[in-house]
Amino acid sequence: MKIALIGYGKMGKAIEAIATAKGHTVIHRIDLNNKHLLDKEHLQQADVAIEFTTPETAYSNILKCFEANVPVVCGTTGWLEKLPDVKARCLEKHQGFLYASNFSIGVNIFFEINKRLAELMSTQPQYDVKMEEIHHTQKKDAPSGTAITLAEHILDKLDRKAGWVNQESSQPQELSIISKREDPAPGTHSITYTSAIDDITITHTAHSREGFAAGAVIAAEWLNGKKGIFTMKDVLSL
Ligand SMILES: NC(=O)C1=CN([C@@H]2O[C@H](COP(=O)(O)OP(=O)(O)OC[C@H]3O[C@@H](n4cnc5c(N)ncnc54)[C@H](OP(=O)(O)O)[C@@H]3O)[C@@H](O)[C@H]2O)C=CC1
Ligand SMILES: O=C(O)C1=N[C@H](C(=O)O)C[C@H](O)C1
Repeated sequence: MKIALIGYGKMGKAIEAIATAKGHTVIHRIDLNNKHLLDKEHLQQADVAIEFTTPETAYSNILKCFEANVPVVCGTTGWLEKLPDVKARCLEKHQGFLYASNFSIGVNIFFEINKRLAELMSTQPQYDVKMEEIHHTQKKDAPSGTAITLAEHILDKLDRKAGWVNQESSQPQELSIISKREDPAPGTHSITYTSAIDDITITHTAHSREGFAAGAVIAAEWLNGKKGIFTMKDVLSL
């Protein structure tokens, strides 16, 4: 498979190592120094594009892939207000698009555990819930995309929470997400339910970026040749 890497930073490089070891060919490594490669002529040489850049640039990069008729796997976080527009354009232009706030298999299993725990807690109002996420100091967005996904899943199930806030909160209807930035932290997410009697905490800790990168390559292999809008749930049949 011929891959265009849009974003050649920490994730782009981790993805290249795994894709190459699996026998794929990275034909473009695009960063701020060679943005001219984001044109139709160059992008259409790839079977699939993998986009890990910045919250400010992901949207326009994805649209460029649609113009070039190249399916795109996107892992960039912090731009989700534009997701409905991207989905509409994907369908309108009959393109392939796969987004995940987290590509690691472990986190995608953790998503399912979080949903089930929230479902069980929906009938146990004596428990309050809060979330903590810890990432490296270079991370641009807060809360993490993964934390937002986890929060959305909790809000879906727990009527007593009306929305999330990215700070400590004493309002019972607010789901508090605490973001911590310290190095090297590749990504830790914890959800804690607390009652007067006991606590239940579930935690996912990434030991490196390998899981995110390996998942992104699996997603690209799966998306190659497909049209439509997908997530890691489709890839992993969860
Ligand atoms: N979904 C998931 O599983 C994961 C998602 N992420 C997300 O992925 C994103 C990238 O993370 P990470 O690799 O750590 O970040 P880095 O800062 O290490 O890399 C970002 C890269 O994007 C490049 N870039 C910036 N603007 C453009 C542009 N307009 N066109 C092309 N390339 C551009 C930068 O270029 P230059 O070097 O020249 O500045 C750099 O190479 C973040 O949003 C992060 O939250 C991270 C890990 C896992
Ligand atoms: O920026 C990162 O590093 C990460 N970003 C993703 C997120 O925002 O959830 C995924 C992972 O936690 C690492």
